[in-house]
Amino acid sequence: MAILTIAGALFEFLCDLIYNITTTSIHSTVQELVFEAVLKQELAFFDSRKPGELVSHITTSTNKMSEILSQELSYLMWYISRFAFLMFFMVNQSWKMLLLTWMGLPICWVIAEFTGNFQQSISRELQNALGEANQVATETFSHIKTVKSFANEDGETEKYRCRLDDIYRLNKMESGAYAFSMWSSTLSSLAMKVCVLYYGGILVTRGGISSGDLVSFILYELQFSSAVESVMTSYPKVREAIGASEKSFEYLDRKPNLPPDGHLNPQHLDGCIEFKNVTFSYSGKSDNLVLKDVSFKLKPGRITALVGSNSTGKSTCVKLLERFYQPQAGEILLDGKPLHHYRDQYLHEKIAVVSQDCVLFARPIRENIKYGYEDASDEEMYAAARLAGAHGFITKLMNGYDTDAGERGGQVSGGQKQRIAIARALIRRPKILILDSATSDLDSQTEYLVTQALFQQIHCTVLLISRNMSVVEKADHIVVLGDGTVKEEGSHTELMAKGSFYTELVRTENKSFHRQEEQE
Ligand SMILES: Nc1ncnc2c1ncn2[C@@H]1O[C@H](COP(=O)(O)OP(=O)(O)OP(=O)(O)O)[C@@H](O)[C@H]1O
Repeated sequence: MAILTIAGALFEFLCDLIYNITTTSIHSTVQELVFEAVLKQELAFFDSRKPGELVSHITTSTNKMSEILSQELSYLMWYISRFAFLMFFMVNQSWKMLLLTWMGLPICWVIAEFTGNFQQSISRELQNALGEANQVATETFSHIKTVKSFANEDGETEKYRCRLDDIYRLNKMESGAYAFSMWSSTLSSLAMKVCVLYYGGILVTRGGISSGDLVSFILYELQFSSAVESVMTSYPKVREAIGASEKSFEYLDRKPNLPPDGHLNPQHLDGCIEFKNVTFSYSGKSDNLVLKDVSFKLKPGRITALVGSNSTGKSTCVKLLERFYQPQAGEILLDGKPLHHYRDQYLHEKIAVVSQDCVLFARPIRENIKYGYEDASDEEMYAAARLAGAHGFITKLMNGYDTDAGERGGQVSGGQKQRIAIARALIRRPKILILDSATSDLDSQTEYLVTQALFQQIHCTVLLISRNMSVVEKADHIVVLGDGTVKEEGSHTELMAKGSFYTELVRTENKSFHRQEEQE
């Protein structure tokens, strides 16, 4: 007994250690795989899901799953192996009474399956509710300035409280289901014991078995019913873990709706881009087209401006160029070859985009400029910053390039943020530079200096989207978009001579606010 006790304790320690290490490692691996799987999805996937919900599904759901599995799965495995051993001893005592014991099992199974199903569906709903609550909190904190300036703290708290009420309601249902499963498992194991005692008593009176056999069987039966009770409690919990993990596995199994990565990785790239009869809609349906049969060309080393009024699809062209979405018809060619034939990594190395709502990370400015290009030297960083007109103000900051940009670049002004973002694009020495309203937050003097420096000193294909017509007129070629189609194209002088869409655009953009008011 002493040897068995020591050996048992030692094995239990080893088992617990190995089991816990294994479940912890499974937890981190699953979390990493889900994160990676989500990151690989196409942009349209993120359009229809909220960041707070995604974070909740990656963290809370996988935590819940491993928390339950690390306890309950081990119990389940432990009690199932106990079943097998007990069964062996019980059949030796009395196969008739074992049969009776077995007859009660389907009822226990039905109850466990019923509560398990219920727990699984509640758990699924609970994870969705947690995701929504998380989304409200994430959105509120990331837009805290807007919340405060509209004094809407109470509104956001109310919204969060509503989500918490949903969680509370679901938790109550889950607790009810758990209490029911506990009650039913205790009741069914009690009923099983009573039946066996009753039938065992009859067998002893008729001389079918000895009273000693009955006592031994009852002792096994007690252990057996406690194992049934534990399985009935653990099984619904395991189903709850399955419910919690459904979203994670949905993401893991989801194949990104992207064409397979291309193979082209040429040493030399001219940077000639051609939109050839491109038709596109975000919904994928033909009745909601953003671009209709759009064709234009960006000549290598030249500046092409894309202009048009609001919502004419300028930024959509940029998103298609970045391969965030796929056109429904037509194709985009880079140096004469379809864009999707190029390796994705290669494309993003060669094409740099600076957009109006550029985002900086809460890291030092140095790391922001070298983002995705960490091997760049400080000299390269200074050169890029000078070209973007950022070096001057960065060196005047208290910690220079080591100054933290703040959450979403909140510790620098809008114009400074844009110049840092331009430097981040230039440090990669792109072959194609896309400036999508990238200088909109700069004052006219700085905008003039930055664009002048950019146009004179960088020798790559530039796609310029700007509302400032005095910047646009410096472009070599101008494409005018209207209602998702190309209305006209040419140089500034040619288009002005035509006196059509472009002239009208220049006139409206240049018309001052006051003059407009006067005319009205
Ligand atoms: N992710 C998206 N999902 C669905 N529709 C979108 C999405 N992004 C843009 N759109 C729609 O596509 C149309 C064109 O938008 P886009 O941003 O390309 O216009 P734009 O010419 O760049 O406008 P602006 O000059 O105002 O920036 C708009 O009607 C817009 O509502």
